[in-house]
Amino acid sequence: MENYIVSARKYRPSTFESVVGQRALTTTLKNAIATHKLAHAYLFCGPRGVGKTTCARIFAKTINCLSLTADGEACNACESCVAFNEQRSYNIHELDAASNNSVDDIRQLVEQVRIPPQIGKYKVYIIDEVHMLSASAFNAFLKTLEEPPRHAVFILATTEKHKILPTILSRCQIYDFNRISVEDTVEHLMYVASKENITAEPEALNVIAMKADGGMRDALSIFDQVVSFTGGNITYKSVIDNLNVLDYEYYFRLTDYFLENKVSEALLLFNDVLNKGFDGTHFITGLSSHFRDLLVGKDPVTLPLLEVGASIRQRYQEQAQKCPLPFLYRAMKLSNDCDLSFRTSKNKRLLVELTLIQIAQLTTEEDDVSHGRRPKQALKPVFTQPAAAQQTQLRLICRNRLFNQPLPLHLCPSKPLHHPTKYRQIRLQLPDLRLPKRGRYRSSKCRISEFRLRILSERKKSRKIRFG
Ligand SMILES: Nc1ncnc2c1ncn2[C@@H]1O[C@H](COP(=O)(O)OP(=O)(O)OP(=O)(O)O)[C@@H](O)[C@H]1O
Ligand SMILES: [Zn+2]
Repeated sequence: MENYIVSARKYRPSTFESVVGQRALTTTLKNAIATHKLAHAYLFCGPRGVGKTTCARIFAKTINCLSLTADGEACNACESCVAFNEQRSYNIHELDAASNNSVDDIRQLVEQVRIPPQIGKYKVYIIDEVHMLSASAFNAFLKTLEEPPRHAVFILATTEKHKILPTILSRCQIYDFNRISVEDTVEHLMYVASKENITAEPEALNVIAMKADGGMRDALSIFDQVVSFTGGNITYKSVIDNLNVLDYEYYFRLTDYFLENKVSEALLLFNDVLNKGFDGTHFITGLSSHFRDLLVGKDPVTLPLLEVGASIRQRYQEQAQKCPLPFLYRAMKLSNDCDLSFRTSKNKRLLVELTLIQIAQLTTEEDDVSHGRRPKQALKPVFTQPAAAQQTQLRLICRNRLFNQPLPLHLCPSKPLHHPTKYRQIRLQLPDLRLPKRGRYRSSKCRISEFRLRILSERKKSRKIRFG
């Protein structure tokens, strides 16, 4: 049987040209080689799996190539290039600093550095994860880094630039590698798929690219995983199932519910998501991103920030047209707040449900705001459900006060509470909530904010709650 090689290794780029998404950087490196302006030390920084080691290897090969091509690439045909490609060149040394981080390891390397190459011009030392070197190893290395022999080039690579000592930084030319965009990743996956005779829906590759979050190695590993799951035909559905990703469809539907003020449907949808085995934080993080994507999809200027495939982009644009801007801002804020307080919340499900209720109510508030009025008759319930459901919701909201969430706008009138009708309304809607006597408020002209200070916990009736 033919040996199986993972795609990340099989499709490692072998020329600067074929490196995806790092064009500015590879051009600079190529120019430096063509004009013979080589530095002694380079620092490649950036996220995992975006091509640092790959570029270091291409660089090593190119500076040793015996006949560069017209556009400054290694020829991949000369003796030196072939040796590199077959991984038997003596001019490249890779040290993984994560596992060889002692002074002795570095001393060994420093010893080696003095010996000139037997064939070719340069010896290249690639030190991966250089931030893992111990402090004494760093010091042992410093002298060599400052005045290396003419034939030596160091390429240090790291994912954590901030951990590199300033003394090292100042001796290196620094190259910052980008996360690779979803679009570029999808294109590369397309290329790999076509080479492997695999058919793949663009939307499916899009989900893989999003999941990889800018790392090409991750994207290729996920791709391999999906291929072994599906055989040779990658569909959107199969990727969603295999990667346990929440379908976009949920968020589009949910947003439609919000726009139509359908609270119950939104809560049922959330229940459905939980039943499918997704957790609340997953769901709410996705919801914040959905609102963010709607926001950037609304304006042609920000549209390039929407990293999705063409058909889903179209759906974002359509839905964005239906969403008023203030709604999107506030929905983003509410869902993000929920995301932030999720970890510490005692009742996570309730927290998400409340957020959904609040977002669904935003559209009604928007109507008031858009008419340039402050929400009038703020205590008038905005719910469209029967009375019992309204009460439960109001109670949910008041209970939420215990977790320091702001009351929704329609429950915070700016008029004094002594207004008899409003007082009666609160009484009616929340009969078992302990309210202060009305008279006291009438005389002191107490405002609703003071009243809120006195809402008592339903469970611990004697405990006073303080807000802000
Ligand atoms: N820019 C890219 N273009 C094409 N393929 C890439 C790119 N970046 C990474 N890859 C793929 O991912 C694999 C790993 O990349 P590489 O080892 O260069 O990443 P790295 O940035 O050095 O990551 P790490 O910091 O984890 O060592 C490569 O073999 C290649 O298949
Ligand atoms: Zn060559």
